[in-house]
Formats: sequence, structure tokens, C-alpha cells
Amino acid sequence: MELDEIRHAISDTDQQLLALLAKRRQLALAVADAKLAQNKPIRDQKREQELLVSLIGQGKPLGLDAQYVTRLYHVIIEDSVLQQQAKIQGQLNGTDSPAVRVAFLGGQGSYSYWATQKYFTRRAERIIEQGCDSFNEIVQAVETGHADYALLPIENTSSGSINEVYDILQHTRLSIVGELTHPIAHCLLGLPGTDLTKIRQVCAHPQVIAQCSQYLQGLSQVKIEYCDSSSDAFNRIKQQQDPTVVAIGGEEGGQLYGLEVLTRDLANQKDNVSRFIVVARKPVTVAKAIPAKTTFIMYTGQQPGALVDALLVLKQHGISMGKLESRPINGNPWEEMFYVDVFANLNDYAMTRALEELNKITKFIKVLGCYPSEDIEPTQVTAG
Ligand SMILES: O=C(O)C(=O)C[C@]1(C(=O)O)C=C[C@@H](O)C=C1
Repeated sequence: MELDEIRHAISDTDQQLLALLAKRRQLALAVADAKLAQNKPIRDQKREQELLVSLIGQGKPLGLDAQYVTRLYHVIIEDSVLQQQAKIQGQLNGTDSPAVRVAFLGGQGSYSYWATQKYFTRRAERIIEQGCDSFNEIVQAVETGHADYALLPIENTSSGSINEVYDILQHTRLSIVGELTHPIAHCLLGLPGTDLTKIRQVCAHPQVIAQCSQYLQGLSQVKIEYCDSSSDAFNRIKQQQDPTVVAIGGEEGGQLYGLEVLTRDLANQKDNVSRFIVVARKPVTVAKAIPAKTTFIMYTGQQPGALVDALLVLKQHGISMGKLESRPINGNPWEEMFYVDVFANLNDYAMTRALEELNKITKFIKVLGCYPSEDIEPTQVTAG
């Protein structure tokens, strides 16, 4: 067969595969309804294990090795679980809507833009994008009713917690209603034909600069220009048309501005992942069928053992903590506000009791939100 004929056959096959994946997704949504009716959790890892063992067995005579089948179905099953969670949460909280207005950092092509697409494509037919130049502007858009949701980066595996967002959470009336993690592959992007040896200036968001600090230390004689977002950095390169000026951001985003990849994988951590939170004016209830996280802030006071006593309350109620962060309290120098993520549903009896006790022993405590956990740990296949 001629190359074009073979490619035509591949495209036909891919079209069939897409139709089957769409059908599988619809079936998974039907499973969600059935499980809800039977009061069963969305995640059924015994079923996943059986499925993977069976698929690996079916793949073998077809020449599809176990690693390939497992990797493929981890992606398919993760999507299935997240689709089901989004459906159930939309029904429970009445947040199913044809269009949502979402405020996020930057414009088309920024990391927050892609994370917004990833999160809200499961939840609405249409996303009305509101690109903003600062975290404060994002939060104000929701507080003033100009947007329904805000998506904010809160931590990154290379640069750690994003303090500005933690500080905003201390003072906003908004609730955390969701979370997602998104891989961030930082590339050096420039005008087509840029000569790497002639670079004099790098444009990027401060968070991106922090995540690529080791790479940037290796670039001598290069000026760093801080931008409001990755899309802002891309736009500057496009406007300036100066081949000695480059940006750091995502490949797909750069392509939207006609930039090409000069170098890849610039982040300090090989697996460079950002965690984003989604905030809204109204808190959500998390269905029992879905694993939940609750985030709260507390000021324990500075008496000896104050923090330990508070954390012991969680331990006494069998509540696992995901993250503990501390930030200065505005106006109270040297006094710290603690941010605590726990793996618990706000409506769990244990969580209710723990919060009652924490209310008694802390000087201040506020729940920022209870939301579905989107950490879908892939099911490992044990040898049959
Ligand atoms: O069969 C189920 O229980 C489903 O929810 C479907 C499915 C899948 O996509 O295959 C998804 C999540 C479960 O953990 C198990 C399997």
C-alpha cells in the first residue's frame, strides 16, 4: 500500500477509536447513575483490577504488551472516574449549567488557561473565559459576580506553595469548590530562527522563573523580565519581534503566538506539576460516593504545644492531613495562620466533631471549603 493509503486507513481507524471512547464515556456516566441508586462509591478498584487483568490477557495475542495496555487504560479509567464525579457533583449541587464564566491568570495559552479547559470541559458545554492579570483581579471577578468561578494555582512541585494565593484565601469570602493537578512542561520559546547563543532577555511569570531557577542560573548575561502570565510573556515576544528576547511557557501556548520551542524541560523538578484550586461564591457539598478533601485555616495562638494539640485532634478522630502550610497574619507580625488540607468530608461525623473541638482550642478557625479529591491513583495490576 502507498503511504497515503496507509495513513488514510489509520485515520479511519482512529475515527472508530474516538467513537468507541465516546461511547465508553457515556456508559461510565450511566454507571454513575446506577451506583448512586445503589449508594456505591464511584471508585471500584476491584473492578478496575479485574478489567486490567482481562484487557492485558486479551491484548497479548494481539501483540499489545501489558505496559501499553495498562498505561492506556489508566488514562481511560481516570477520565471515567473524573467524568462520573463531575456529573454527580453537578446534580447534587445544581451546578450543571450550559455555560460558566471562569476567571483565571493570563489569556489564551497560559497554564491557567489550559487547566481551566481541562477542569471545566467536564462540567459545562461552554466556558466563558475571563483572563486576568493578577490573582487579586481573578478573585474580585468572582466576588463581584462578574465570574462564576476562579481558577488559582496554589502550589507547584518545583517552587512549592504560591504564597500570594494562600494570603488571598485568608481574606476572601469565596469557598474552595474544586481542585486539579496539571503537568507543567516549561519550554524556552522564541521567534522562528532564534539563535540560542544570542539570547539577551527572558520573559516569564515570577512563578515560572522560580520553577526554572536552576536552568536560568546557567544562562549568563541574560536579563529576566517578569510578566503577569505566560500568555503575557508570549505576547511580548510576538509584539517586540526581537530575536534576542525569548519566553518561558508551555509549548501549546507558545504556538498560539507563533513561537517555536528552543529548549524543553526547563523546570527544576523533572515531574513539574501545579495544583490549582477552584473557588466560587457558594460552597459545594461532596457526595458520599466521592472522596473528599476539606481545607481550613486556623490560628492556634502561641502557647507551647498549641499546634500539636490542634493536630492531635485530627489524629484522635482518625483524620489524615494532606498538607500543612503557614503564612503570616496581616497586621500581627510573627503570628502564623495555618492552612490545613485533610482527607475528609465536611459532613463526616468525625470531621464535625473534630471541628467542634478545634473551635474550642484555637483562637480562630475557618473552613475554606470541602471539595472532591481529584487525585485518581491508578490501580496497579498485581500478577494474576
Ligand atoms: O464499572 C464501574 O464501576 C465504573 O465506574 C467504570 C470504571 C471504568 O471506567 O471502567 C470506572 C471507575 C471504577 O473505579 C471502575 C471502572
